[in-house]
Amino acid sequence: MEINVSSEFGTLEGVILHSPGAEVENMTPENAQRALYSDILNLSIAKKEYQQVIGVLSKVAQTFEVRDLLTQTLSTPSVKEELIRDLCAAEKQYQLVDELLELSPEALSKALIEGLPLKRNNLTTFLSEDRYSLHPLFNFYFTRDASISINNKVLIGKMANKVRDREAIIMEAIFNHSGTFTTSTINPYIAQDNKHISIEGGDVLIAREDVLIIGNGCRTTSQGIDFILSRILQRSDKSRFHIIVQELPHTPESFIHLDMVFTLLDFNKCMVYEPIILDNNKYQTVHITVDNNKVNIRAVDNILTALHSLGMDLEPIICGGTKDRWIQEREQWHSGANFFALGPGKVMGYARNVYTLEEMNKHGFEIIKAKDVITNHIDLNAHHKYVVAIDGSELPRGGGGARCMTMPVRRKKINW
Ligand SMILES: NC(=O)NCCC[C@H](N)C(=O)O
Repeated sequence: MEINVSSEFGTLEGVILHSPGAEVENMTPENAQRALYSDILNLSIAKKEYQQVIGVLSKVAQTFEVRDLLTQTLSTPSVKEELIRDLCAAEKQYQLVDELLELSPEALSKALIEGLPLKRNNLTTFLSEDRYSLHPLFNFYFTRDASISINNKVLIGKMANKVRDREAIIMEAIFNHSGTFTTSTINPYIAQDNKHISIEGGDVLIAREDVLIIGNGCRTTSQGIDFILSRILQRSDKSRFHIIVQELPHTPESFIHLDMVFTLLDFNKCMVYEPIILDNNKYQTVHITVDNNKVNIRAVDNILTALHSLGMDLEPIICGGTKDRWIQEREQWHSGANFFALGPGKVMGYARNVYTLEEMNKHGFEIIKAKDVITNHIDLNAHHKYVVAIDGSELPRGGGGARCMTMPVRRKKINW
């Protein structure tokens, strides 16, 4: 499949997913925070809920599972060896190389995702409180963050927390070596001074072929955005390009990424968490224009005014509804603003955020239950503007919603 994502809501053709496995339960209340969770999860419920995501998406697009892609990638011995060496170097676990080399592609893929139990074969490991020499990838079901499709390229995430670094290394290997995708990858590690660079996919929205909207907060640094800017300046094509930057609060953790407070739903509709995106506050919005290799940077009122100046007029739909600030806060906390588009005006989100869904309904979105789609009671092709509502009691405890759990690799081009 040729990678091509030039908007947030062009009709979806391909998407990378990861069904949560044992990794999400391999933590305790004490170390959940280190895993970047605000709570511990129940796997059997999380799995059922995620089945709804897969069930709906596989009706409309080609779905790829990270586990399968990784196993496929590892089936080439030279790639397997290189990946093992890279991962062991990144995690300073050089002593594991031989043990990992002996595993089959399937077993290695499982160990890299679910974790490799620590062998207590010397005093240090015997006394260690850790259970794993390679920790489980607790957050991999948020496939959005570790790699980012931008037009026909894939930008590899540079994760803000070490606990997610392996995800980015795996995704780079998948794009370069699984044989499934045609693309070229860009890894921010190539930047000379990359110490302060971090970029995560939840912060990067592709509004149009020539417009990115990027969150600048605890996961994506200004240096990360400057790296993207430097790459845009290196293009041989000198056409105009825009980056709209939205500063984000660093706490609480529900504001980790831009897609937790702002998502695009349709040509003329977006979902906003009002206090951050529309209200007067200290979080700046900055419009960067690159024109014929010249950079112009200016502060603007908000994302919507910046998009308006580029010919994109968007009506905001308010997360949590317009009436009660507490309800807005509660629904934003549970990823109420985090929608994933299957096509223009066709989105997916959590059923639990009832006030947000009611607000969308007032704006013409039909509310469709994921179960009805999966059991063929509802044919999505017969509907034009809708939210598919998925169950989410466990999944949001990991810290994200439908957009966070999906990594689109191909969407149909929009005729603007
Ligand atoms: N795009 C997103 O907002 N992803 C959610 C990631 C949640 C995960 N627990 C994290 O803290 O990285």
